Amino acid sequence: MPHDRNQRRDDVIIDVKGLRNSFGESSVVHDNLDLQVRRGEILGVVGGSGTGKSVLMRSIIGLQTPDKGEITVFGEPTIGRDETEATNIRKRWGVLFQGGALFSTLTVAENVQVPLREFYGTLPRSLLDEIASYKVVMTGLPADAGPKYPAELSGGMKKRAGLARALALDPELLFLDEPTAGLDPIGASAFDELIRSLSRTLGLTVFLITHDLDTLYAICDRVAVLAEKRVIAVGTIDELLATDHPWIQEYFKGPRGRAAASTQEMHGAEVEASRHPTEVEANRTGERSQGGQADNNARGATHEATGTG
Ligand SMILES: Nc1ncnc2c1ncn2[C@@H]1O[C@H](COP(=O)(O)OP(=O)(O)OP(=O)(O)O)[C@@H](O)[C@H]1O
Repeated sequence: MPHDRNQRRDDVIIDVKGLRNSFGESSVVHDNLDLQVRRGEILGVVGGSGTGKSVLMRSIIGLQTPDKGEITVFGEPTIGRDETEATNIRKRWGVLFQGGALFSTLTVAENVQVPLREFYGTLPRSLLDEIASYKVVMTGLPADAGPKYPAELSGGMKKRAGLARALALDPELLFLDEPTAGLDPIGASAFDELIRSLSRTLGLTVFLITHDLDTLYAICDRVAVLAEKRVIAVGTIDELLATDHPWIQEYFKGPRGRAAASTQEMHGAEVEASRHPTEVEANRTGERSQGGQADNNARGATHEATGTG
């Protein structure tokens, strides 16, 4: 069921204050890290390899106990809660881990049913099957994907199956760790669109870790940048570009960043043109189909350059 879209968009859904995480004395990953995620936004989280994006996500969802700091989700503290309280909070979010993390011995439908069984115990078989079928179709998988095993699916289908499982409990909040890694450019674009459309229709808040600049440009409302053990900046891409931090400048203004920006510009022009059909008719000279090709090429170039697939 869609969540209440009338609630204030500036409500803070995730609030991280003064977070410190370390693995041994010499390996401090986060120090005094602050971050707020607002209701209904898609927040992209970027940073160099090893800057602690996944550890941050694990801290928020309670899989990593920080040395210091406070984390609240939906206004509830998540650290140090008893099992029942923690479970009640966990029910309200879904997680797509890096690589999908499907159980290889379970079918897609059974994978989707895992959180339902975990959080609601025994449910009638017919209800479990009905919910699984609904989630499978919702994520754009063919209806006959339910009885298939992960090994029988393409990379893109595995991601969708992982997303179907993350959506099993009708979450308000979705955590996605590098969802487009390993997908070809067209598959990655389609997955971006799926996330955006689910987020809009279901009123989801999305915490999205990515190395994919196209994803940032295409679907993120704001982007948080991890560096120097903390979030050094958070804002729209334009706001980030206005900062003078060297890593941010290099990231967004380097060749990959420029390719992603021009892809997005092309998309913007196409969307604009589609709003003015008469002009489109007048200009129908094949430019758009060339634009579409360039679009895919840009994403391909970006992926090639980043090595993120
Ligand atoms: N369980 C662990 N034990 C020891 N060190 C860990 C553990 N988990 C993470 N680390 C270390 O914490 C640092 C941050 O890891 P993390 O996976 O969060 O980085 P990341 O920003 O997500 O990187 P990438 O973009 O490469 O996925 C790394 O140096 C990693 O080796």
